[in-house]
Amino acid sequence: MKTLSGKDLAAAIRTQTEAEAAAGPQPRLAVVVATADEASLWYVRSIAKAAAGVGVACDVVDLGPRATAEQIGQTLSRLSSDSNVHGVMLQTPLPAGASAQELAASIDPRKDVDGANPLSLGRLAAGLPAFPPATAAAVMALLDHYEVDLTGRRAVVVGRSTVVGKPLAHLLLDRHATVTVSHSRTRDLAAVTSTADVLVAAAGRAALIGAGHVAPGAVVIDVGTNPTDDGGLTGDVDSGAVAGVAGALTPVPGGVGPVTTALLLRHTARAANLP
Ligand SMILES: NC(=O)C1=CN([C@@H]2O[C@H](COP(=O)(O)OP(=O)(O)OC[C@H]3O[C@@H](n4cnc5c(N)ncnc54)[C@H](OP(=O)(O)O)[C@@H]3O)[C@@H](O)[C@H]2O)C=CC1
Ligand SMILES: Nc1nc(=O)c2c([nH]1)NC[C@@H]1CN(c3ccc(C(=O)N[C@@H](CCC(=O)O)C(=O)O)cc3)C=[N+]21
Repeated sequence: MKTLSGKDLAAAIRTQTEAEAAAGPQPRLAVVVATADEASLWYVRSIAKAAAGVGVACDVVDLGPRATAEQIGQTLSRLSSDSNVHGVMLQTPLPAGASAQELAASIDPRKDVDGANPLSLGRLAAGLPAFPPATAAAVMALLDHYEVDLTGRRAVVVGRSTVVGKPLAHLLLDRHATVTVSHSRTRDLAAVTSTADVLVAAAGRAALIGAGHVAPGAVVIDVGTNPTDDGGLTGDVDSGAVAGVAGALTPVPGGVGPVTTALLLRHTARAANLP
């Protein structure tokens, strides 16, 4: 089985982004945070660090876990009308009572570098230019980097969230895959996932995908990032079991994650260079 690392691809994207960022006014990304969730805060720190490395300015606007939907909405509107800010991202999870879907409508679509505004998802579905969520874009970038053929192939996505499953289904359809989206109510998940030439696991459940879920030779992309008891990170795929069946698998860590962060910054540099 081939291991599809995302590290070299992420480094190549960062190098390109550094050049794009240097070509015009310095791109500036604002990340709005209203959570105490450790995994989420880790991601924010890694964005800030990667941004510094490629010449993208990054402002973390931390409203704290007690922020109200109104405060978050006002912050997103203010950043959207600030001409010094080119990219705006709202980190999830959010405090109870605040809906990421509703609040993201306050992000200017031209600055919506994590494809969260419903308009961005709609444009993506309609085949119009828009920033896809960085994670969905990272899955496609990995498939392209490793020259995985999609035309006419069966792709199965496990998970239907707005951040991963739904936008990814559209991106795969655009590339002429035959796409099935499965979720927690899917009956006999293993029977569905076993039809996949390309299987994408984005459920957020450790070891959900075992050997019985994978067709021999399938390409498996593991989006899951589940914290382990020892402070590490594990995917949605039981990699030990699947290694004997799959043709290729992305590791966690070191797979989709680093590419996601790199693409978020690329989107920011492109947003800064929009006419
Ligand atoms: N590496 C990266 O860059 C990123 C990683 N992630 C990770 O990806 C995972 C998914 O994230 P996200 O989409 O935001 O999560 P959500 O919790 O929003 O969505 C999870 C989806 O998986 C489905 N699901 C849950 N349990 C099962 C099951 N037992 N069988 C089949 N489907 C199931 C849910 O179904 P239903 O709709 O029926 O509830 C839902 O559609 C998480 O581990 C997250 O941390 C997320 C973003 C970026
Ligand atoms: N609006 C929104 N968009 C997101 O994309 C989003 C979000 N909210 N909330 C939280 C999740 C989580 N997420 C990760 C991204 C990269 C890594 C990553 O790079 N992880 C490293 C390893 C980290 C380690 O070892 O601890 C890796 O996979 O190699 C992890 C997790 C994005 N998310």
